[in-house]
Amino acid sequence: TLHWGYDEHNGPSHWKEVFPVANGDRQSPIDIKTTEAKYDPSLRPISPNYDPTSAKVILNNGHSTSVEFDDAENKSVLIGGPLAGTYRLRQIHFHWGSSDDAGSEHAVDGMKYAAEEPGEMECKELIVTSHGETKVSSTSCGAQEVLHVVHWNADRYSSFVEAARQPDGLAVMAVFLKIGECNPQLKKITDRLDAIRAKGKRALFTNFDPSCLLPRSLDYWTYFGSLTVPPLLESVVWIVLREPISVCSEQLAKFRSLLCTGEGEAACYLLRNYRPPQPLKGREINPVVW
Ligand SMILES: CC[C@H](CNC(=O)c1ccc(S(N)(=O)=O)cc1)c1ccc2[nH]ccc2c1
Ligand SMILES: [Zn+2]
Repeated sequence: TLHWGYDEHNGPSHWKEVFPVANGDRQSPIDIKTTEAKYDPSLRPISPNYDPTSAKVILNNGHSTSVEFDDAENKSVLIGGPLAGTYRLRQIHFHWGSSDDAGSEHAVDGMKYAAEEPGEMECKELIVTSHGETKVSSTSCGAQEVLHVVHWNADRYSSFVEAARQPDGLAVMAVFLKIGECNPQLKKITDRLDAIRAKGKRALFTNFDPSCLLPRSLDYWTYFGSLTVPPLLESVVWIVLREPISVCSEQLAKFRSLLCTGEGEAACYLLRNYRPPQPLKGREINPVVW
């Protein structure tokens, strides 16, 4: 049977052969067309509240690297925004592309990339704030990578795997990473990758608060979608932050040095692990700006 991955023979275009929901009505990621997003005054700020002692381990699962958190109680949670209730932090992970100019999963207005050199992009936009003023702000166009912060609805369900099967079970916050200055907070993660190069490897990773990877502004777009990797379950409330954080080329290169094969197997590098944007199928996207 197909073991899914990101190569020509087992990549995103093949996933529907094993996971028919790949052609479902609320698949992710999507291309966020900012002019079509509909402002919803009932949406509030999101409020991440993480305890650094929840961090447990960093691992390479063969299709990404993730930091796993202790989700046995409400120690690190996300509330507010579009969420009804308390969503518990489960893990964070990354997606990247094989070159510096591709790799983010969600796109914003087609995310026109720079030419080869992802230099400074003119990515300014006029936004109308909730109190009616207009201001210029930098956007995430030209993002090359993304961080996903994964939470599950602990008010209504008793485990992550159960929540992952429910339409309001998961909440994932997406943060764009844009090529620029090296990111000292991200260094804590990229410096550990050489200890988990092979698939299946894991290493202790404690005393880490993922808020240190969030941008200054928590302005976001939100919509109903799915996991972006198999089993592609349609159980995610997506919260896509507008402001990117920075990552430098050398840090991005460390992600690409991870292996999608286990120790002792012929090495294959995890050069890319992003799914392209999927059809919106009539879904509404709500921007939330302060
Ligand atoms: C239910 C699926 C889950 C494995 N997958 C994930 O946790 C996951 C989480 C977030 C995203 S993304 N890119 O959309 O943010 C993609 C996948 C999963 C699957 C089977 C399992 N058996 C025991 C635990 C367990 C967990
Ligand atoms: Zn992801």
